Amino acid sequence: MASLSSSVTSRSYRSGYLGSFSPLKGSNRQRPLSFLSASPRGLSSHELCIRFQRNSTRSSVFMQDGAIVTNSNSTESASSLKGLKEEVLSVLSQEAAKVGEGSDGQSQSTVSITVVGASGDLAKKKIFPALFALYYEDCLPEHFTIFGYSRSKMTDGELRHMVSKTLTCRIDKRANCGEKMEEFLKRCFYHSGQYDSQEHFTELDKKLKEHEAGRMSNRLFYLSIPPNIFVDAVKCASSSASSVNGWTRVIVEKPFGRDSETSAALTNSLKQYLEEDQIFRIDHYLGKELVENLSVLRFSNLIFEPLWSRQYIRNVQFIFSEDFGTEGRGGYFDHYGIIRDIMQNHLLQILALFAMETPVSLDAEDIRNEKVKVLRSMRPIQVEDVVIGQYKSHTKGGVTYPGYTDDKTVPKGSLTPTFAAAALFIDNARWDGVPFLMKAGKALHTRRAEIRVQFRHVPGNLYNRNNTGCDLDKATNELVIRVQPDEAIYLKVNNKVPGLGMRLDRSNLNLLYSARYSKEIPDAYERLLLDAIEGERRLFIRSDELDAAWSLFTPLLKEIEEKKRIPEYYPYGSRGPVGAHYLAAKHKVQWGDISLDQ
Ligand SMILES: NC(=O)C1=CN([C@@H]2O[C@H](COP(=O)(O)OP(=O)(O)OC[C@H]3O[C@@H](n4cnc5c(N)ncnc54)[C@H](OP(=O)(O)O)[C@@H]3O)[C@@H](O)[C@H]2O)C=CC1
Ligand SMILES: O=C1O[C@H](COP(=O)(O)O)[C@@H](O)[C@H](O)[C@H]1O
Repeated sequence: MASLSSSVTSRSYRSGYLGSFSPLKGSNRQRPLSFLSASPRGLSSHELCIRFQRNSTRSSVFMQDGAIVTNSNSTESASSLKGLKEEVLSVLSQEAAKVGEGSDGQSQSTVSITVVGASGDLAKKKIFPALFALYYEDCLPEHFTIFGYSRSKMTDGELRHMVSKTLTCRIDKRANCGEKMEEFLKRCFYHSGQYDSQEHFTELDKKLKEHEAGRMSNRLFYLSIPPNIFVDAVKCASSSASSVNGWTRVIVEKPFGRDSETSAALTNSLKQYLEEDQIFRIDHYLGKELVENLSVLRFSNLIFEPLWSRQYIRNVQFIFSEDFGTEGRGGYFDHYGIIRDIMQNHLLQILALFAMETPVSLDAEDIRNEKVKVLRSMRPIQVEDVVIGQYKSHTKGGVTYPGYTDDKTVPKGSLTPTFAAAALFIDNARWDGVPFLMKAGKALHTRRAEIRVQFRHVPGNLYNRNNTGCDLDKATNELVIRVQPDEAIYLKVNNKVPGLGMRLDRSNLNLLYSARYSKEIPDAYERLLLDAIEGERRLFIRSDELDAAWSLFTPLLKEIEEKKRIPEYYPYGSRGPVGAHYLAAKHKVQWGDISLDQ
């Protein structure tokens, strides 16, 4: 086995050792393995970690002296492991033949990542730091180059300086951080150009080719620019700077239009230059760790899936709140409002994942098919089932916080909602009659994103008949998936207070991530960038999902905007408009985030 290990080492499949070990499950056996990466990094020379994918499940195996080592709770039988080993070896040798090897023993493919709009807020705040984190974790391919592209005039050195200010290292691996940053920054370059200039993209292409040095080139363009220039940039990138011998992919940031019509127009324009499978529409909430965990929780625990229906679930709540306003982004925000900014994408995507039927497999298309079915089964949203609000100035502790329209970039008298609450329904057999409540707001009292599942009360509950200190019709079980901050999954249960008497209490069975795992949780952008590089589409939005999402919200938005509905004003830093409580009460629901034992 030493020979296999060293031959793979010499091919420098350096990326991809994520340290995870998840043995293949028998149910996934029907489709062939596809190779992702292999790495001896951090392991001794007779050990190797290989990442691969079957359907859309990515797994890793450790091979030690030629044998596959599984963890203690593996369900793989000895004979299936032997089959797996043969399959892994065969995939590795095919991969080696495909990639080829230069005379210097280096692999022949390269990935060039161009951040279009590199001078902007998102690029600085999220994209470059995420790329560095991937580099730091050895997840980027051996040959990669990063280019910043925007109109601002900058030298490579100035871009590196700008990027360096936002880079941080993972808490658990600060050791060689400075060195890694230096190495990373050396791989970053800049090209200044207009977004609609074929000539400037041709210049970029020339520079990319110099860096690619004749290797097979794969190119990823991240459009971190305002939406009105998406199409110009895609047109120029695809006609003047796409790869001639590898893949070309484009990550598109939201907003994907303002309504059904503009979204369809954007999709049609993009498809003049790109195939659907080249377009990666990002919704960064799908890359959040706890959103990823939603399906794992449901489909890998027997105790949840049987309860996941109208029979046991009373209501589901999707709550997003931020404790700051739109300061600095007022110009963008006023054109969209909270319903388009958060509900139509982030919260609706989570809802679709939550409510979908069991997909045939973890394959991207199987999952996205199920999500689309949920979206298409949704009842049109009634305007009476929606509350909108806007924050106003508020003074607290001697500090005055500005109202939404105090921002100079917001038109005076704007009616754009900065808060919305809505009751939605899925008209299918599983969810008939179950209210799915959404609430999203800016400038509220806290920053939080969570999913709350409130279960029905226990029929004929014995403990209701006695004076046990608890109203068990109210104290029902609740499952909370706290997406951020302080990621956690907890289940509220009723239990007996210890002692000789019989009093009941509510407690949390709590999986608090920071207590359970010492490893820092990766940022959503890291996962999504890595997926785009690896061609994994599961966490990106397909065009029919987007159409279905807009079909749901467009009539509502038109009605609110055409009728110039006045938002309910709420003080900066408060819990939002009281109307949200009436809306919940109308559907016999109490928001979980306002109860005393949250
Ligand atoms: N910032 C965030 O937190 C989030 C942003 N997004 C989306 O990501 C994308 C990028 O966001 P963000 O970085 O905040 O955007 P910015 O407004 O910072 O714009 C990015 C860059 O685009 C160029 N640019 C800005 N306005 C124009 C214009 N009118 N015409 C031509 N070029 C322009 C500027 O570069 P230069 O002048 O150098 O060319 C700017 O640095 C947007 O689509 C946004 O909606 C999505 C989620 C969150
Ligand atoms: O897409 C957006 O998301 C951010 C919130 O993202 P988070 O990861 O920090 O929770 C929001 O502030 C912004 O308005 C919106 O466009």
